[in-house]
Amino acid sequence: MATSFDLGALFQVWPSFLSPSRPFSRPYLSSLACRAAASPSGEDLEALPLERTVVRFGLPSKGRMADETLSLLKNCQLSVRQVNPRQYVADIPQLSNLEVWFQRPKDIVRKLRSGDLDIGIVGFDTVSEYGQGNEDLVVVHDALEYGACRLSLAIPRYGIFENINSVHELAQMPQWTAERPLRIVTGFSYVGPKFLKEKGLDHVSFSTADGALEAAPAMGIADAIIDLVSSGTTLRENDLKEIEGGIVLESQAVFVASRRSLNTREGVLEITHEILERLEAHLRATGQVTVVANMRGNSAKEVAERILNQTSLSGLQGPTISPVYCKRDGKVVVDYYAIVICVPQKTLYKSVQQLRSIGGSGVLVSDLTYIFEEETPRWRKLLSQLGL
Ligand SMILES: Nc1ncnc2c1ncn2[C@@H]1O[C@H](COP(=O)(O)OP(=O)(O)OP(=O)(O)O)[C@@H](O)[C@H]1O
Ligand SMILES: O=P(O)(O)OC[C@H]1O[C@H](OP(=O)(O)OP(=O)(O)O)[C@H](O)[C@@H]1O
Repeated sequence: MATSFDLGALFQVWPSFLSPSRPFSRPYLSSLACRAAASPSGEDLEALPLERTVVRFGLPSKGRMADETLSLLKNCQLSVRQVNPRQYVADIPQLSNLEVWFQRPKDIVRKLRSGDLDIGIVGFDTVSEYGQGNEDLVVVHDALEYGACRLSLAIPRYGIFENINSVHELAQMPQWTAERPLRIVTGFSYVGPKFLKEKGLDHVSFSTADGALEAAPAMGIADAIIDLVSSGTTLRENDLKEIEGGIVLESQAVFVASRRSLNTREGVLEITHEILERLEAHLRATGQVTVVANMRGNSAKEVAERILNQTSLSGLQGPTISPVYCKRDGKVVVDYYAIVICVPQKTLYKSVQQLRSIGGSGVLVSDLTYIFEEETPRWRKLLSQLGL
């Protein structure tokens, strides 16, 4: 069952015009792509399907990532409108000239590579595995804050592995020879072998399986596994352990794009910018609340000084302070100032206590939807990656 991998030939990405016919008659489908130059491996594609004018966004069709991806977009006011759950094409009314295509995560990466999608959301593990270091894939947002897991090497807790606690110790075991290599089962047949090669393990063989990998050592099929871990429960329940130096990669959901699409397809850069800005603004606002309070004071500056002396009240940049006008004895006077600050939800109560201790009253707290910055560092980075 064990095979050694020919990494380059593991995956084939077929151009769309060779795939079985699709229902192009639907009115919202873009015009049929016409490819100028394509190789079956998808590696040497230089031209994009030129006639397609609509931008295509790939989202996970099912599995762990699907629901959270939709709810993230919804929270960014980019709700996906899908006529029914079995339909694989949808749209986002907020973004014109965009089609959403629901695909399995690995197919999103393959289709970004082949030019059949322009942008997508998947796990970083999937980008690494199916992107295979392809320079056309650009990670636009690397931390969408869900789908967190790590790809790890795990070995049995028992038998010859009982006292093995690091990759270094594993590599030093005399058992592994050319005739009897360390047998690893993994669904990650690109990044898995690459990782162990970089770690200097010589006598290793790999086999693939799609699920329930944790059973393989106990069944005698493999010595170790490379698989995704999040809570660690599945490893523990199957008497396996992670070891020092054995994390292949850390993963979470990412927003990814095709460099060629960004560079050449009209509208992709603009839509990517808008999605990135909304994602960043929403994620920045997550866990922050706005606090509004009134505070007695002689001047805005004096109130500001009182606030800035409190560690939990400094806000994102500093407090916004405005005079509260009222009329006394026929004159307009200012006794109070209204202050507005953003504070982390986690420290909200501490912030409220500090506010009260310096004279704050009538404290109002509300959720934040977005925090937009002047220009996002990720956008600047993307432009520089594209040479723009
Ligand atoms: N504990 C976990 N195990 C597996 N994947 C996880 C875990 N935690 C987060 N993830 C993320 O979810 C993704 C798996 O999603 P999904 O179940 O849709 O994929 P899949 O099983 O690879 O899909 P397919 O059924 O098409 O092979 C992973 O690629 C990873 O990014
Ligand atoms: O660390 P944990 O929280 O226990 O999660 C890890 C498990 O989750 C995934 O399997 P999944 O449930 O997706 O089933 P599969 O193995 O059939 O893909 C992964 O392949 C591990 O088996």
